[in-house]
Amino acid sequence: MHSKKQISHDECQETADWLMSQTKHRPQVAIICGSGLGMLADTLKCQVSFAYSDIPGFPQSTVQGHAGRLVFGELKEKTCVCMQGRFHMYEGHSLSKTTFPVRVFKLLGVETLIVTNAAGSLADDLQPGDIMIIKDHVNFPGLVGLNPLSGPNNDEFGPRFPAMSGCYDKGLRCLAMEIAKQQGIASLMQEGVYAMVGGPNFETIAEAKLLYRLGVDAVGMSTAPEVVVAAHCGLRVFGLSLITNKVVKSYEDSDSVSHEGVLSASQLRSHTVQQLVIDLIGRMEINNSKTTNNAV
Ligand SMILES: O=P(O)(O)O[C@H]1O[C@H](CO)[C@@H](O)[C@H]1O
Ligand code: HPA
Repeated sequence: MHSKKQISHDECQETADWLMSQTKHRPQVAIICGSGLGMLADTLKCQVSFAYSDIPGFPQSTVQGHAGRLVFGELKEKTCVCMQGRFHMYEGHSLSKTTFPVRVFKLLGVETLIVTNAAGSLADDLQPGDIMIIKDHVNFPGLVGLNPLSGPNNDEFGPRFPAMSGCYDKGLRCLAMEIAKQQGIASLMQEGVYAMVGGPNFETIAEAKLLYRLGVDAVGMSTAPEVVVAAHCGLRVFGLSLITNKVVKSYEDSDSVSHEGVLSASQLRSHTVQQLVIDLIGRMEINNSKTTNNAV
């Protein structure tokens, strides 16, 4: 399953070429929608969309709340491509397959990747309904070698040993916070550290306590591999976690998390996330290289 075989540059190019032959849209911004957040794609104007099953080389979405459509369109005078549904390692895809769309986006000319996810909170001050701007991540699968960049390096995309400090663009993080203040939602928002675990089971209480002690603010089962691949090929990245639940970290707590609960919580705040992302896209500058002071 976690084959070290990388999908080649040519295979990524074939998919990018196929998409460019099917639509005139040439996206500058790509958005990956987290669980229950797919309606972001519905806001695109002049839409052209493709079922993943029709796109050569694309895997299929198997998770409820991930529709499995790639939507191109215009938003605030920027051309965007939106994944209505992402791929997760626990679905059985290789990490190379999981992150394949990110490299296709690079070949389509995308400069900025926006990743969103649903996540459980560990931080005491992050409540369900809050939005966490991802400042940094802990890639637990990556730390033990389950990394989409494992295997021969694809030099056409990036270096063998890419730096990951500053992989979440500081300029975009500041801009998002400024927009949140203007929209009157700053009280819902803070920056924090996202940790990716392999899933598909939610955390045990002992695992939750461990993550809490490590200083992780929110946990989910996605995003980090996409961001690693995006940073490797030089994309500017912005990430948001919508907090859908508190992670149970006490044996006295009888609460229990479920995917259905995650989906209904994310739907409650989907409009707020949507407005934030729309204004961020509207205000971000394209064609600029990454902001200079990018340290976390
Ligand atoms: O990260 P996204 O795709 O938002 O999904 C999150 O929601 C699912 C669990 O309910 C897991 O897949 C977790 O990663
Ligand atoms: O509590 C969680 N744990 C892991 N992944 C998640 N995705 C949403 N909530 C959670």
